[in-house]
Amino acid sequence: MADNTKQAGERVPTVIADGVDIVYRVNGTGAGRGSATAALNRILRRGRAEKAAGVRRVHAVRNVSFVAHRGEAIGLIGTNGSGKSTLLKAVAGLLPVERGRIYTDGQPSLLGVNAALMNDLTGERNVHLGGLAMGMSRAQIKERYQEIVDFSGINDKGDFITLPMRTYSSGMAARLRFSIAAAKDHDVLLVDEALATGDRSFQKRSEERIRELRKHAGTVFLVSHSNKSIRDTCDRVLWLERGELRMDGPTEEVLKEYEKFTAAPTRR
Ligand SMILES: Nc1ncnc2c1ncn2[C@@H]1O[C@H](COP(=O)(O)OP(=O)(O)OP(=O)(O)O)[C@@H](O)[C@H]1O
Repeated sequence: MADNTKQAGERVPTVIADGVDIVYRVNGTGAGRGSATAALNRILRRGRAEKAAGVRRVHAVRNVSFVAHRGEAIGLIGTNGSGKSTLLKAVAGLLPVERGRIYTDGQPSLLGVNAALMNDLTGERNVHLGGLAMGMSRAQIKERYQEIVDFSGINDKGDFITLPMRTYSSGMAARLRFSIAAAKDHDVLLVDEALATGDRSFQKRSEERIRELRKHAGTVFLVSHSNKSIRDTCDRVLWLERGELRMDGPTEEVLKEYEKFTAAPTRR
């Protein structure tokens, strides 16, 4: 009998989100906020009466389901506060889900503008530490070091790589973060607005690198407010609005609807 589950060219799932809800809890919104009694109350009443204890719930993602496959580059779009970064963090395993499940193949890496590099250490040290944190060996880092520095362009205007990160402009720091993260072939790479921070020529290089990463069989998620970046990089788009998945489909189809939505004067 034919085995229908293993056809040639079968698409391999890398991330599965199944009915995902994500809720933030914000402390200190009730009466007596910040006081020791309020804090004690929160501990004692935990779970039973969050509201009475001054805990506000922010329901950031609601019942979102999708399946991402190997080789796909998926854009996440939506107006401010629609839940894009929250969803990305949950896929990276940095936020718990309230309901539903997220399954991933391999360890997803979140590459955000806020990725933790040490401000007091030099760019050079950060390249080494960042590489180690991603699971690269010392030998691998040594081998890739020059490539990372060249890609970042940090040394184009002088020997900045041997200066502490705090002396870098925000664009330079973002470029170094992206370069470190992009040095490794990731199973699932999550990019949050990183492309928007560099200048145009760096954005071009990053887009190229994302395309390369895709070729190496990974899956890339890109959160961006630049429809152009999404068009240039992604073949599929998830559109979130108020935490709900409004559309999931080919880039052009989804962007067409999204552009109509954002152009309308009374969209909320
Ligand atoms: N740490 C937090 N605590 C409480 N609420 C939060 C927290 N982070 C985000 N939120 C809320 O969750 C919702 C979704 O935020 P999120 O940052 O995921 O949106 P976004 O689509 O990435 O927005 P933007 O395009 O502005 O970056 C918003 O209502 C926001 O206020």
